[in-house]
Amino acid sequence: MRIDVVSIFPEYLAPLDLSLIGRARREGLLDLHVHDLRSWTTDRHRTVDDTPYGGGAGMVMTPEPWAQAVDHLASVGDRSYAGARPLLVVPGPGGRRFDQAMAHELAAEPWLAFACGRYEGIDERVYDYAAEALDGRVRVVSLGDYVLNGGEVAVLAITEAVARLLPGVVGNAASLVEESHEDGLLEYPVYTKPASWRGRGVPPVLLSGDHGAIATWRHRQRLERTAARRPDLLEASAAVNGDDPLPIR
Ligand SMILES: N#Cc1c(-c2ccc3ccn(Cc4ccc(CN5CCCC5)cc4)c3c2)n[nH]c1N
Repeated sequence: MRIDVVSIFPEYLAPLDLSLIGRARREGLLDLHVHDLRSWTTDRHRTVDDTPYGGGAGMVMTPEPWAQAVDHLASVGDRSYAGARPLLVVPGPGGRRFDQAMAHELAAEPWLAFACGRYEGIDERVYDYAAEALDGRVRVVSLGDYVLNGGEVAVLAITEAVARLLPGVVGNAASLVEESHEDGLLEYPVYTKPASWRGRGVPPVLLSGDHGAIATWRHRQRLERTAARRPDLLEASAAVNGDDPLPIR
């Protein structure tokens, strides 16, 4: 997978050099290109914002630098990636909520590009321009119902959630299966050595070596945790599967 990120704070994406994502890049599983939006400015001050039409607080990102960034992405023509044009993902508070299902959708894309807005957002005409330049493949995505100062944090989160789904990035692919949100349930509790720690023990079933009993216990823990912390997930699952939302009465 290729990922391009355009930002006025390219150093914000430095964490993508670390840990699993950094290793995936070094192993050629992920081809990351980070661009400074200001490289597409032409004035002495490398200006990327201006006052909003209609008034209001703050500044809005001007369209021209973004249009030149989109033109670059559309012209790269990296034949290594099917279609040679990316899906453009623009983080924004008004976007479609990012979730594990969308992580899987994005992980199936050969090439993603992220546009990190700042200030009060990007001139709306850029979205239309990008849709024309990229065959309509533009998606506005929100991390959640709270307000950040820009798109970079969202790109870090989305990139991590997507990249870990790529074959070979996470060492043990089996660990991706019983995770929160993969099947509508939260994850089970985990324990490690020592077996007794500051007067606290480990559930005996986990020390029993009875893998069937352990699997049953873990599933029950997932149901109980989901019922306690995220009953909405159980109700949604019941609505889809028609089963009892609380089978652990
Ligand atoms: N993903 C994600 C996000 C973001 C996010 C993502 C990208 C940008 C670029 C700029 N901002 C700041 C901002 C702040 C307020 C507003 C609303 N204003 C009302 C009147 C005119 C705009 C618009 C943007 C961003 C915020 N916030 N929360 C998420 N889950």
